[in-house]
Amino acid sequence: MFLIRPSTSSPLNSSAHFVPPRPLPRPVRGKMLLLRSHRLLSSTSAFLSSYKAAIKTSRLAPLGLRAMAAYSAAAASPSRLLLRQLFEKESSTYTYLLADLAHPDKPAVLVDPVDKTVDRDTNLVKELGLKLIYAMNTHVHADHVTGTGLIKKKMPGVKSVISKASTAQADHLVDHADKIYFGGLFLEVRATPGHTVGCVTYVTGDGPDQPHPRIAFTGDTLLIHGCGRTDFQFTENYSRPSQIFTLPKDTLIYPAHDYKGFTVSTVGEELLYNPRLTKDEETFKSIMEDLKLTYPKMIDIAVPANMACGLQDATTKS
Ligand SMILES: N[C@@H](CCC(=O)N[C@@H](CSS)C(=O)NCC(=O)O)C(=O)O
Repeated sequence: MFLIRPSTSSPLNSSAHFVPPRPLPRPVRGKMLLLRSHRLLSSTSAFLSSYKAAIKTSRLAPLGLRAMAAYSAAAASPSRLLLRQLFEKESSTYTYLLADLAHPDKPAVLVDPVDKTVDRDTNLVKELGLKLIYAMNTHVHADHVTGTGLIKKKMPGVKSVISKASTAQADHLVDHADKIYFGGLFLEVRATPGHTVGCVTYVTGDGPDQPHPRIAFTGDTLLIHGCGRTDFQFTENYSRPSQIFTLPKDTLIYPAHDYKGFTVSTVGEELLYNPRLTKDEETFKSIMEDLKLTYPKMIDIAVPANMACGLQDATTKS
């Protein structure tokens, strides 16, 4: 089990660290199991319940207005987790910015940043007064160059993160069940191979201080009502991804791409309506073989760059 505690000289010291994980349930062999438009903020259920109760008891608010007020209040509530879903339109990639607003440093992480939108993302980090500590990837992307290299140059102290199984380079190589802390919040690493062997899903923690419902950043493993292509590094046991499908049904699903206009789903929704991942392995394979997708335009540039995952200079020197 991989663990990192930043050294005392590390700028990350007070805000982030990896801790020894408790093992997550491994999926049964043969069943490899495995977030909202702008400004979704997770609220505590206590806040929501009390707010909804207040709205319900207001005799002045007509029904529609009551619903809208509850929605806006949730979105504007001073919750602990800050979450932004950001879109890069050329590759239809979602990047996620998360931060712990309850921590004095407001430590933040970026999941799946894209090189082309690094200025937008780092400006947002500064505008919101956050301290970016990790630039993380769910896998080695084939359709765009990760933003981790540029981010590390613009914001020294930021560390890149990717799974060990990806065989890519990064400052931190993580394993299944590792926990990645930013302030008092953390992301759990769940191995979800399928689209690539090193694909992982980052899931918000389980516990009273962690966001509820839980949130899964599924990369390309689970796209909303779809999944990542399997013609790069096909791995067995991709369908019915237990590391995602055994999460509570209200767990929010935020993927790395969307090509159809979706922004967020839930585990429950995907269990019912995902047209690929709900199938048995044989049916899944034949669906995937019939897709006949064209190769990503950027693949020859993106994969070598992403294998260095923000350590391009180190790679060139060695
Ligand atoms: N046309 C795009 C690539 C589109 C594509 O292949 N997307 C991948 C994820 S990025 S490698 C995928 O898995 N798609 C699944 C699907 O069902 O579309 C380009 O040229 O970059």
